[in-house]
Amino acid sequence: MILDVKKITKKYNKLVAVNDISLQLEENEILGLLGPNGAGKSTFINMILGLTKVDSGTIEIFEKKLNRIIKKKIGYVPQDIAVCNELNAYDNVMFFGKLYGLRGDKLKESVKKAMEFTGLWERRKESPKKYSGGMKRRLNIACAIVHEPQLLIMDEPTVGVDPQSRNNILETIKKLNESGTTVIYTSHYMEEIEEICTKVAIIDNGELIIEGTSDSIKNEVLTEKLVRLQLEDEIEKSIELINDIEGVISLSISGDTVTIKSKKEIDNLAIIIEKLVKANIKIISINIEQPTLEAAFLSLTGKTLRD
Ligand SMILES: Nc1ncnc2c1ncn2[C@@H]1O[C@H](COP(=O)(O)OP(=O)(O)OP(=O)(O)O)[C@@H](O)[C@H]1O
Repeated sequence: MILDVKKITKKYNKLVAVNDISLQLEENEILGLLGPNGAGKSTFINMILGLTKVDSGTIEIFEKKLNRIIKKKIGYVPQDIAVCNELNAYDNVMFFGKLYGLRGDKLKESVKKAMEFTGLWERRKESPKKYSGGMKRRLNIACAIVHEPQLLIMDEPTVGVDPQSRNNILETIKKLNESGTTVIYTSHYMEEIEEICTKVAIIDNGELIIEGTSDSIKNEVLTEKLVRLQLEDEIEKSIELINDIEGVISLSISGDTVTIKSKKEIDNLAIIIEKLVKANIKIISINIEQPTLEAAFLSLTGKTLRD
């Protein structure tokens, strides 16, 4: 077990930023903490890191309370970029390596590895002042991984970055995970979380609403499925035909397209198509909407992530 959080709570005066959250994390997972602005994600990870005091509850990392030895096994990428503009990029990573006790050849090798990992080695001699926002974020990550932490905690590492840097950051996380690093990662970008996380925890208003794999959350929460049929004509007639088919919950029309909402567990698409074909109604296209974490979040909280 890498992380064992039991019933932690944090209040700022009357505001409950984190409310009674328990969460476990096994080795080699990528945990995505997903929630809208102000949900309590940063407060949660700051408590794990010992940066914010816990009001109640307990946290164990590597089966121990946080101490100096444990801290050396953790890497932290803060939400706000924390690099020094007076040093070039290479010296920034060097500085962090030294802070973690690396010296000599080991330090040089580790700095090179971290900068290659984040795609910055070729531009190591430049000042971070000359870097794009995305490159600064990657430098922030290089500083956090130079000591090869077993647990890497990242607070919204892809906020405001260009697509190229975002892909690089996601690839870096995947590669680190493949080489044995456990990762905790906060975001409100649903697609990223779906793409890279082995485990997802949805937080809203300081509470852990649901946790599991992306698929298990979608399966558990979403009880409906949507199919869109684009028809050549006879839309009204198609509604009459489909309305009574088993599993159909509701139908709506937009232009030449009928949207059919059905119960997830009932397989009725073949029957719908058969009925339309028999009635000589031509189907131009069929679109089956894939369930998303965004839809699961909406169903759980009644709001979108960007609300
Ligand atoms: N130091 C503080 N003092 C008072 N209130 C705080 C403090 N830090 C956070 N909060 C409040 O606690 C709540 C949770 O904030 P937190 O930063 O943990 O959310 P978040 O999910 O990380 O949001 P974001 O995605 O915007 O970073 C918010 O209402 C925030 O205003």
